[in-house]
Amino acid sequence: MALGGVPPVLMIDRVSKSYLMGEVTVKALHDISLDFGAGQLVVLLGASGSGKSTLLNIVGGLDVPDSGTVSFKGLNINAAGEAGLTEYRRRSIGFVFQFYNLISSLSALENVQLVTELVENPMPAAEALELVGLGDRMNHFPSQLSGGEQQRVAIARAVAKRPELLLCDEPTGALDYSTGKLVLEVIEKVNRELGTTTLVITHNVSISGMADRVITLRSGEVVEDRRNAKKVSPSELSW
Ligand SMILES: Nc1ncnc2c1ncn2[C@@H]1O[C@H](COP(=O)(O)OP(=O)(O)OP(=O)(O)O)[C@@H](O)[C@H]1O
Repeated sequence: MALGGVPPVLMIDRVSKSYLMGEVTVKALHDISLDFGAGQLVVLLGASGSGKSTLLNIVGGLDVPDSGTVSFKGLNINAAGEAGLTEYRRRSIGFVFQFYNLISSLSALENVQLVTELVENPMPAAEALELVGLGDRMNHFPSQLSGGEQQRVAIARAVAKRPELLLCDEPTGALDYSTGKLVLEVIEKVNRELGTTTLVITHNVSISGMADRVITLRSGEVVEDRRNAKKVSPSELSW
């Protein structure tokens, strides 16, 4: 579905997830099945509480489904055990969150190096920072960088591992309009230049214009899954 002839790299098969809140059970995801093609840039849309973060966290191995499976390149990540899951998160996944989670006492370069020390064959930290347009800010500390620049450091940190999947949860949620667009341009560039399969969560419908494919969730279910006939550069998006 909606792969456009690209072989699937990530397969979500009948995934459900509920949370027990006191006596109330909240169904966060209900019977979700989706395949993702290698290199796709996918925007995951939905109102608050529709299940977007739950789905991204399960795909990224931060949470586990109650039922169903997530397979990455043929590996069932839920059957991989704790060590296997850690390895999957470490090697294959780059996360970008709404808040940047940088270490304030380390420079931009050192924040990225922390991660490159954990994996084999990383991209040099300086190269990752060049990629996100921060070649001239490497030695700045987070407090000396704008919100958008800090988010670009977070993206550099995520991509320096050369992850096969880049998972972005509301990456522009804390940023103003023009800074948010700059960050989206960086995400689009990473997808285009490195071919990293990318999932971007947003509740902003306008952002979906930059995607190959747009999936809409409502109350834990997929209500729309469509390909964009024409992708728009983030610089041309407006909201
Ligand atoms: N750890 C948790 N414990 C209890 N309930 C949770 C937990 N995580 C998510 N939920 C509930 O599951 C539902 C889906 O939440 P989720 O965070 O996936 O939605 P979302 O679409 O990402 O929302 P938002 O855009 O506000 O981040 C919500 O009703 C939420 O309250």
